[in-house]
Amino acid sequence: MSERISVIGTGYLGATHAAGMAELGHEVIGVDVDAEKIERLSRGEVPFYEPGLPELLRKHVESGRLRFTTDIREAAEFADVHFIGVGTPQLKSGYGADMVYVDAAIDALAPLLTRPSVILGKSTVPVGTAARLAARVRELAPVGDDAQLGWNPEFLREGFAVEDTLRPDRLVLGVDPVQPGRIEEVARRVYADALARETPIVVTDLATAELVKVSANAFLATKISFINAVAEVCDATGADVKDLADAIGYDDRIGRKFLGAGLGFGGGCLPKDIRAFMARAGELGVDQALTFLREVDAVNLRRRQHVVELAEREVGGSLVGARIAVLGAAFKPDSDDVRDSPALDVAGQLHLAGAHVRVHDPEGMVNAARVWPTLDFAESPQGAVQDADLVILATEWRQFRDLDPEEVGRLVAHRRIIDGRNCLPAERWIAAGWTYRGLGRHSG
Ligand SMILES: NC(=O)c1ccc[n+]([C@@H]2O[C@H](COP(=O)([O-])OP(=O)(O)OC[C@H]3O[C@@H](n4cnc5c(N)ncnc54)[C@H](O)[C@@H]3O)[C@@H](O)[C@H]2O)c1
Ligand SMILES: O=c1ccn([C@@H]2O[C@H](COP(=O)(O)OP(=O)(O)O[C@H]3O[C@H](CO)[C@@H](O)[C@H](O)[C@H]3O)[C@@H](O)[C@H]2O)c(=O)[nH]1
Repeated sequence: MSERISVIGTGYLGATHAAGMAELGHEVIGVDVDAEKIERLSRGEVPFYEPGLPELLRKHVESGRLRFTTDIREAAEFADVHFIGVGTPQLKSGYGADMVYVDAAIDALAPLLTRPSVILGKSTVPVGTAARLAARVRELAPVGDDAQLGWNPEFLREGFAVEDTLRPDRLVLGVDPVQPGRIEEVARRVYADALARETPIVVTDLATAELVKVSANAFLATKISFINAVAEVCDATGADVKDLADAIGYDDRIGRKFLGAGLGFGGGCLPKDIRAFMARAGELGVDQALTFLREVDAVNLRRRQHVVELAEREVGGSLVGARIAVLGAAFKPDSDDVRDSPALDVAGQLHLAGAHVRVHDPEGMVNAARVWPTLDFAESPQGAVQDADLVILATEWRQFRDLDPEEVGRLVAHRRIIDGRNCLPAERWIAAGWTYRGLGRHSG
């Protein structure tokens, strides 16, 4: 059955969710305060890089099943189900999440709700937010208790966002057990397609739903920092972290995923979510419960520093004047997102230390140049490595993994490479005369 849906906030999450909901057969309106973004989306253009999304969005904009507006009144008039997907970035003044966008979205929408409506929060928020917002909605909405709010956290990964939206591996729905209202019934209709495929759904209270999201990200971050901490020990002993990760990963209880040692995690989610989780635990008086996340964060940031120091050693002790090619600016492949990107951070630190840094990223250069306008950007990997004293692979795009060490070798001044993602076939590079440095790996 087709529902009338609005998605408020049309960034990485919201634009994908809006197109995904249209693909599932619903009538969708996307709302954002960014007029330029809305103009592009209305033309069927995706304002960021996400594989598969342009085709999906265009198809549904053209069919008329998906449209976009800056006017939230249109959304309130049109839709009965409203998803909230606005940003919750780290506060400038601390570790907590900045809730101004979520609060503004609710304060704009709720007073316009004149008929029974369900609001489903998708943004990642500190535990306790949903209960506060549910009360606020009841207070502001002309329909009062018939405007109901639940929390439906999102688990999509950038680069796989379409697939994760259309075929999630689980659904989580938080409802107020005292006033459950129609939320579950409406959510089950919206997600009928996934539920028909027996996708697991966990229906729980609001606080648990909020905590599921940050716990999942904290667990993933911890897994990455665990293997990176072990990589530090590998470096000190000559052991190989990749073989080690394979070996422990064969144990089903551990699993090989997210044991990729390297430059560590970045992006618009994992770093800020673990910090916001710690900040919230502090507010709740249980800060000790999550002090280990401080270490997770510290191990992660050390990776970037380690690569800068390794680069310094590789070029003979001083970065001043060294020509360094950084392959990668996005925080991960198949994304143009440079938020808290380890690759861009390393490039920026090398630049500040006096190196001549040239960066190439297949999709992330426009965003990267906004953050670091003084960096030098090349239009191709070949352009970036020309005459380089050192090459650093910082984001494991396929284009970089497939580079031919012989061909690249003819362009550089010195055949030295740091594989910041442990993703290159080391033997081939070593056989082609390169000094190869992995992170926590046997080095050539
Ligand atoms: N990016 C992801 O992969 C992902 C995955 C799961 C969860 N999340 C969570 O989803 C939320 C959004 O993340 P994102 O990466 O899409 O952020 P984003 O910055 O790409 O998008 C947020 C959008 O909200 C808009 N906005 C801000 N205030 C608004 C308002 N009052 N009304 C309407 N629109 C408004 C902004 O203009 C922007 O377009 C965050 O809480 C994030 O933690 C993100
Ligand atoms: O073994 C690994 C796996 C990942 N990473 C890094 O970790 C970061 C995050 O990667 P990933 O989790 O794939 O990307 P996101 O798109 O940020 O997705 C995470 O954050 C989203 C927003 O909350 C959640 O919805 C997703 O479930 C969660 O995986 C990236 O910098 C990766 O390079 C590693 O260093 N080693």
